[in-house]
Amino acid sequence: MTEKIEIRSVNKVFGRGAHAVQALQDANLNIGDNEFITFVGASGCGKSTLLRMIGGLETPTSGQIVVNGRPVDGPGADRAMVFQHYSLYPWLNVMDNIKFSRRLAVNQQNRSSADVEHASGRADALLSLMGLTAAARKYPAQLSGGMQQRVAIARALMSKPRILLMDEPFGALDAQTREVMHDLICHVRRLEKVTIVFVTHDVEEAIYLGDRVVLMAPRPGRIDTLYHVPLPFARNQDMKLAPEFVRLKRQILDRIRDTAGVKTDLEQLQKLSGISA
Ligand SMILES: Nc1ncnc2c1ncn2[C@@H]1O[C@H](COP(=O)(O)OP(=O)(O)OP(=O)(O)O)[C@@H](O)[C@H]1O
Repeated sequence: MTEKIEIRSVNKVFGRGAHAVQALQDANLNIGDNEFITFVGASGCGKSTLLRMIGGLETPTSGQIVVNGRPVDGPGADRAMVFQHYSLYPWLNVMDNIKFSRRLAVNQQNRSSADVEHASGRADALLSLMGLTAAARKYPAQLSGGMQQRVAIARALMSKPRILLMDEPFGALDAQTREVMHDLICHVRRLEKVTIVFVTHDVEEAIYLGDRVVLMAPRPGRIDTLYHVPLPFARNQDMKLAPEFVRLKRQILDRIRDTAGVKTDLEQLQKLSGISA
């Protein structure tokens, strides 16, 4: 496996003294080129912090993140981020939203607008890839959540990043739309040959999408267990019913419960009402 991202003894502490929070403790992980890796874990275990550090939006307190052999010292065009909230520009139509980052780069670098025109071919290809061709002239307010997230993904892919960092990108979508998005993102990964680092709360989503699932644990935030997903490269929805899928899901859910260090809501309720869990 060629290493794309190397996370080396990374620690992250927010705040100081009595208010210090160890968001991440001694994280070590290698992510391969074109790998789809998913992160799950209880709330507050440092998933977003680690993703933001790979993206260069946060700096490790100690340790190092290396991408393609170069230490990360800030955001870069080789890494694009997609968040749960689409943050599209409401005054721009779909096509212009997708081309916006390229337009900005042209302005900043003082180059000619021919660059923007050159980008149109890429924008058209991405519209088609994301099933957005018919919606090219629509505005974000006219689109469903799923469609808006497709636009956000197309916009992230515009600069041909080699790494896509996704922080609960489908967290706000309904179950059916999520399934469609899962198959779409697998297709994007195959066509664009992009490495994907994906944070989610949803264990089923993590297994369905991932080549490997990284389970993180809280207080302090840390990498707990790595699971290889025993499914073929090309996924389909029926695989969610396969015994190996169900077994892995159970295993991961149990481990999340153990590492979270709190009883489940049901257990709490049973305790409160005097029934033993
Ligand atoms: N900017 C910040 N300032 C202070 N503390 C922070 C900051 N960002 C994150 N934290 C803390 O760091 C810890 C890890 O947060 P992080 O958001 O990375 O966890 P997470 O696993 O993504 O959580 P969730 O699943 O709830 O989104 C938490 O205790 C959080 O409160």
